[in-house]
Amino acid sequence: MTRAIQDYYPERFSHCFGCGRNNPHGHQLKSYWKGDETIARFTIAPMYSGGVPGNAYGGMVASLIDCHGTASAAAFACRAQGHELGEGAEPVRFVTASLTIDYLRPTPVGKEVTITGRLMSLEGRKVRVALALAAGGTVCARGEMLAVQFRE
Ligand SMILES: CCCCC/C=C\C/C=C\C/C=C\C/C=C\CCCC(=O)SCCNC(=O)CCNC(=O)[C@H](O)C(C)(C)COP(=O)(O)OP(=O)(O)OC[C@H]1O[C@@H](n2cnc3c(N)ncnc32)[C@H](O)[C@@H]1OP(=O)(O)O
Repeated sequence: MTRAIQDYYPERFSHCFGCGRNNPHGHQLKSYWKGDETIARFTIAPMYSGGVPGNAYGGMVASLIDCHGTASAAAFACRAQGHELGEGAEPVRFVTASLTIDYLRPTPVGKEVTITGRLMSLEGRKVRVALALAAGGTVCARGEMLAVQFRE
């Protein structure tokens, strides 16, 4: 899959600070399928320091996990409905209802990190996603999200 999950969001919902392709001031995170899971890659700029030189601000870590989580929820829900993003109807859209983060190790700035998402459960409008952010093979943070399908 060459198009990112966020590239399927409708124009009017593409201004998210973390992942909106139409927000020139944002991070423009891109998430992709990787088998049954999802993955995003990102390099945190040094300006997002958490105060300790070389380490990222926790809100930045949460922001990446948040956006990757909602994108993953949309992709998991779409596949569960029997089609892929871009096929058929406009993709379902999710917002974060709950997000917990465990900060396990400092997250480096200036070095590529990967964020992965795994489907935990899907029940009606609710999708639970397990998330992990890793640098150089070391998991720095884990997250758990409840994403709820947005009511039109
Ligand atoms: C706030 C949205 C603004 C408009 C956005 C419009 C569209 C957005 C669409 C796409 C977005 C596209 C791109 C953006 C991508 C990524 C963004 C990154 C992620 C974010 O940055 S996103 C912003 C932060 N996010 C919010 O700003 C959410 C504020 N919030 C609400 O808008 C409502 O709260 C909502 C919609 C979540 C639910 O409201 P609702 O009325 O639709 O549904 P309801 O309350 O019935 O909940 C249904 C079932 O979820 C359970 N449930 C709900 N909340 C729970 C919780 N916290 N813990 C445990 N269970 C919970 C209930 O218990 C029930 O469960 P059950 O069905 O089993 O009874």
